Amino acid sequence: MITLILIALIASILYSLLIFRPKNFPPGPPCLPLVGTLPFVPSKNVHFTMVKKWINDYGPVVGLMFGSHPAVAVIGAKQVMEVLRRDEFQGRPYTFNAKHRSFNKRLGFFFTDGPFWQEQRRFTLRHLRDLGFGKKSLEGIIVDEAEVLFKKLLNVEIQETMVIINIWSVLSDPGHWGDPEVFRPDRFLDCNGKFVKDEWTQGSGTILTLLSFVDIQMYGLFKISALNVISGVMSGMRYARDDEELQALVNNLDELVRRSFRSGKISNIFPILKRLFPRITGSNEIMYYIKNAYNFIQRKITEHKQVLNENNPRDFIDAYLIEMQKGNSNGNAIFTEEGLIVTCHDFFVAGGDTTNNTLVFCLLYMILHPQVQNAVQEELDSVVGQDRRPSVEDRQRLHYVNAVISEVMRINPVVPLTVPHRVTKDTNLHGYTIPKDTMVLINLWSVHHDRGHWGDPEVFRPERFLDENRNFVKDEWIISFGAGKRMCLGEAMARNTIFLFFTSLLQEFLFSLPEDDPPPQTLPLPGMTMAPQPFRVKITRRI
Ligand code: HEM
Repeated sequence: MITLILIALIASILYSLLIFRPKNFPPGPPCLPLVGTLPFVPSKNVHFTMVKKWINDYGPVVGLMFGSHPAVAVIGAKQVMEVLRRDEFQGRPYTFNAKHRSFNKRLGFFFTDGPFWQEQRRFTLRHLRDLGFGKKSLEGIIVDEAEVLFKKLLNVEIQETMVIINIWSVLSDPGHWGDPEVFRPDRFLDCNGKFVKDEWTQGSGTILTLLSFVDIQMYGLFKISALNVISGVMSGMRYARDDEELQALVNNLDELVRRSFRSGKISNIFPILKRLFPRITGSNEIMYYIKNAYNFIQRKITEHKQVLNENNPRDFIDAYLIEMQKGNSNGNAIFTEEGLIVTCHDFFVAGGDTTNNTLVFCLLYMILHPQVQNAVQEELDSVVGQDRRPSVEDRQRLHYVNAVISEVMRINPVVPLTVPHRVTKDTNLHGYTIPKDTMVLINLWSVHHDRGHWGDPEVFRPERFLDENRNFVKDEWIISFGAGKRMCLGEAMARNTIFLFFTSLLQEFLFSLPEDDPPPQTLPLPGMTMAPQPFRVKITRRI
């Protein structure tokens, strides 16, 4: 009898370790006991694997098992457009990490759905619109940030030009400069790439008339600017580029975005591993970065609470705090301080990296395609000229610029798999049964690289967005910001930031490859978003 009970017990444990695909589930990679299809899901650039292999092996809807959790990958334009529009595909998974990161509640945008998410989204869109999100008043913030970035670039340039001038004067001192005859702007940067003033360069004049240049590391050049624009709208605060608090936020968000995909893959499925082996899953580090960013946001909220004027909301945090007070007085606590922290965090995570990466990709393609850069500058010179900076109003007249930005966003969509979706009820797709709560990975990259639609998707060719009169023509197959109800909340802001930074930079500077540097790779770094690999660029001032 005891033997029988033991056998039954072992059999039931073994059975629970075996993982079965749900009935009529889409085909997919082999499914192993305990881990499901996980070993066959690459941690790096999985969107490529989906397009290069899975769609041929299994079709446009691929069944995956993350441990015992079903998931589907949706590849190809028809199916992608369909799931982005069908209501039951608009949920968000509530994973272990999601719960852990947001005070064990469903808060913010990335991991909420249903009435809570709808109310947050409606409120946020309304107030961001009132605060000038995507409108002219935001333009001022973006233009200021672009000017600050210019000053950083020019500061390095000016100081280096002074050294060149000093070579011809008694101030030239090999003891101080080491190699005063060499043009080496990075002598004015510290180990973090931050500009450091050198008192030995005092006293030279007329330097701005000289043509000079600087080599600079591109990875992350726009992160501070992008976060400052978001912070300006969220909290009314913008920071100096070398502000330590902001630098720390940038680093925290960067680490979070690069590490999340791998860590999430393991610890969402086996939460126990997260507790037993936090080092292997990387979950301690992830929480460390999240908490640092939360502390930053919490400090801003506390400052806002001290001077809150209910009749005069200055920014998003004020508007949210006022809504919180209303909710608390009528017993509806949907707006909470924890919710505000997670919402602001979602904005920083969603907006900083994506905007930066798109801008860096824009410059990367400019140095790989100098003739495209020339054409952009010719158009800028003829439409905007040199006497003023480009403005959002110029957008409709800058046809080639629009084509170039669209082509960069097409060839390298920085969020290639959207934020994961969840199926909110049992449903069907492409003839298969998709059970409620299945996670959905939607491959936007596959739409941007559909050979049938684009002809030569791997080729960088902005002209594909121009008609026979060289007017810009929008293409509905560009879905870098997603589509449907879950579409990016920050689209207007991101588009304006990218347009104004890109055009102002190209109006002022020529970007090229430093001598002896190999051409930069277009293959992205792994992570939740596509980031360009680090590369250097030579920046020449256009006179
Ligand atoms: C080039 C820049 C950007 C790109 C390419 C981008 C792209 C995307 C994509 C693809 C999604 C997911 C859509 C889905 O899950 O179906 C998304 C969601 C989101 N984005 Fe962006 N984004 C950018 C910038 C921004 C900015 C600047 C902000 C805010 C400051 C922002 C805020 C959000 C939020 C809050 C969501 C979640 C929306 C929801 O779940 O309801 N994004 N974005």
